[in-house]
Amino acid sequence: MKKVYTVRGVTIGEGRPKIIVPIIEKTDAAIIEKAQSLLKLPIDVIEWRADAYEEILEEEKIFKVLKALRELFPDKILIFSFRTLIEGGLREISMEDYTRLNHFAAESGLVDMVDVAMISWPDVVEENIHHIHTAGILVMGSYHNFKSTPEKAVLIRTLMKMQALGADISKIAVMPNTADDLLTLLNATYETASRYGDKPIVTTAMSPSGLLSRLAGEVFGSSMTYGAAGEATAPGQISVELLDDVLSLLHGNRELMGL
Ligand SMILES: O=C1C[C@@](O)(C(=O)O)C[C@@H](O)[C@@H]1O
Repeated sequence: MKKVYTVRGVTIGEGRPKIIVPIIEKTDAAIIEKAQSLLKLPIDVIEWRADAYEEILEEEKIFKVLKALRELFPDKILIFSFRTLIEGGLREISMEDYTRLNHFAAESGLVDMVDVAMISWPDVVEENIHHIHTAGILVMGSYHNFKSTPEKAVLIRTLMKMQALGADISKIAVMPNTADDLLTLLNATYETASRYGDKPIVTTAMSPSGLLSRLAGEVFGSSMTYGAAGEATAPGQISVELLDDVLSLLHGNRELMGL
C-alpha cells in the first residue's frame, strides 16, 4: 500500500498533484506582501525559501516570519526550505547553521514539512531527519541538478535512497537538455511510483522544455508541482492559474475514464 499524508486537509500522494508556490524574498515586508498576494490563488502548499531572507541567522526574526505565514495560511501546508548554494540556492551556509536552522523551524510548531538536501549533504542527513521527525513533522528529501538529467537508473536510485534514509517525500528536480531527458525523468517517475517506492515522490524537469513534467504528475506519479505567482522562481514554472486549469483537465479526464 502506498503511503499518503493528510496535513491540514491536504492529501499528498493521491489524486491531483498538489500545487506549491515558493516565496523567495529578502525582507519581512516583501515576504508578507508576496504571501498576501497568494491568498486567493488555487494553492495547496506554501514553500518559504529561507535562503533568500537577509536575516537568516536571527532566530527571532525567523520565528516572526513563520508565525506570520502560519496565520495567513492556516489551511495550507507550510514547507520550510533553505536551498543550499550547490543545489541552486541563493546563499552560502555552513552545515552546522543549516542543521540548526532546520531544527529551529521544525521545533517552531509552525511548519508542516522541512526540505532537506539529502544527496549533496549526506553528513548531516541523519541528524536533520532525527530533529524533524522528533518534532512530529514531515521530511521532504531533495536533490537538484541544474545542469543535466542523470540516467533513469540513477534517478530511481536517488529517489529510493532518499526514502531509505527516512524521507517521507522524495523530490528531484533536474535539467533536461533534450526531449529524451524529459522522457527519462517521466520514465523514472513512473517506475519509481508504480513499482519501487511506497511513499510519495515529486519530480520536475526544469526549463520550458520540461513543462510536461510539471503538468502530468497524476499520470506518471509525481504528487506535487511547483507553480509561479507573478515571476517564476525556477526555470519553467508556469502560473498557478494555468497549472490549476491543466491539472483539473487531466484529473477530470482520468475520472471520466474511471482511473
Ligand atoms: O525543489 C524545488 C523545485 C523548484 O526548483 C522548481 O523547479 O520549481 C522550485 C524550488 O523552490 C523548490 O524547492
